[in-house]
Amino acid sequence: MEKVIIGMSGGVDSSVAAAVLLEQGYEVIGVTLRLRDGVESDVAVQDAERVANHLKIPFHTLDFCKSFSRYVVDYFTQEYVSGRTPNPCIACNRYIKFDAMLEAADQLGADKIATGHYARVVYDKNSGRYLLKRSAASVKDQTYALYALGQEQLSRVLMPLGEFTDKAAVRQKAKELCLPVAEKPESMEICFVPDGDYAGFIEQRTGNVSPRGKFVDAEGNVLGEHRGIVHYTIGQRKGLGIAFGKPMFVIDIDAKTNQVMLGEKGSEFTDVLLASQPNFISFAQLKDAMRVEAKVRYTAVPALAMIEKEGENLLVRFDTPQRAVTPGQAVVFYEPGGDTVIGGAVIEKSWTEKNRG
Ligand SMILES: Nc1ncnc2c1ncn2[C@@H]1O[C@H](COP(=O)(O)OP(=O)(O)OP(=O)(O)O)[C@@H](O)[C@H]1O
Repeated sequence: MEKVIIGMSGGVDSSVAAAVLLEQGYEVIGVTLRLRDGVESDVAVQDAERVANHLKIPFHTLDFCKSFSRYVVDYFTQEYVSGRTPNPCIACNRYIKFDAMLEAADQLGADKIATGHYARVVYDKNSGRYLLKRSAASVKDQTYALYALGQEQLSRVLMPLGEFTDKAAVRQKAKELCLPVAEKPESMEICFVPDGDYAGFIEQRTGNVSPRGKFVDAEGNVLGEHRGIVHYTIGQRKGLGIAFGKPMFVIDIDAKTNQVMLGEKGSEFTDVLLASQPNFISFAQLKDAMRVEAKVRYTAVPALAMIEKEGENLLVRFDTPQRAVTPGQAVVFYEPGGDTVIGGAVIEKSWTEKNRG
């Protein structure tokens, strides 16, 4: 019997994933990574253990608080302080979750690890590569947050929920199996900022209040005073704290000058971006320019674009302008009209290319 370590968060998805693996005949071991101190974390561990007991599988907890604090929470904080908008789930997947789970698998003598992510991993004989594909449940698809995984990680991971066509079916399965977390609500926010108050969290973490500064327009004219750059993100319209008499959007955040640039409707769209730290999944290196569908945020509709190398970085040229392209977020590439993730990178800056046509 093949041994699998399932990462259990105490939520519905990973609990059902564990049950599906048992049904598929695997020997399943539950592992919860303790990522933070505090009551919420304790409850998550307890919930995961209750599910493991219900499924009669062995259960272990591993302490990764230090790594999580350093590679996810510090990164998140530093990015905001630098005027960028980070994606901590991608950092967690890249630096913590999968590597920690693989380490646990090695210690417990298991070949494979599994998660409750909505995505599919498929081995492609022709290319000899492990491909990441969109989940059958398109609204729940989590491939955006998984683009940074490497071949070693993908070769050892199972994602049993990838074939479920919607969340309702997963919940239904949880009820049928009488899983103790079947009615648990979805977790929507970033797990370590439960009330969604990013600015408050960052100020508490750094011990510094983000200093007030100037709202400016593209010409540098002062439009008013902002509350500190950590309160803003690119594309933001609401909560600017000043009435301008017309919709105004955040179009740039400059940590060096402590200025937040605002622009009128339309100026939040750009059509070219530069991205760093590319990771490709369906091939090792990008050689020639390539046609892709690209997503600039988790909830964006994929849009047609060309990608090409620019030194160590990538240039992404969209056919149509994209709203609120945000430094620090990921741009993820998909095969046009298909399900396969080509790869992704971190957005550094974006602009509108003049005279295109
Ligand atoms: N603390 C943890 N320890 C081990 N594995 C985890 C932990 N947190 C998340 N995972 C794994 O990563 C997957 C995706 O995590 P995510 O935070 O997106 O959970 P989710 O979609 O809310 O799923 P769930 O309903 O299982 O909480 C989970 O399904 C689980 O397999």
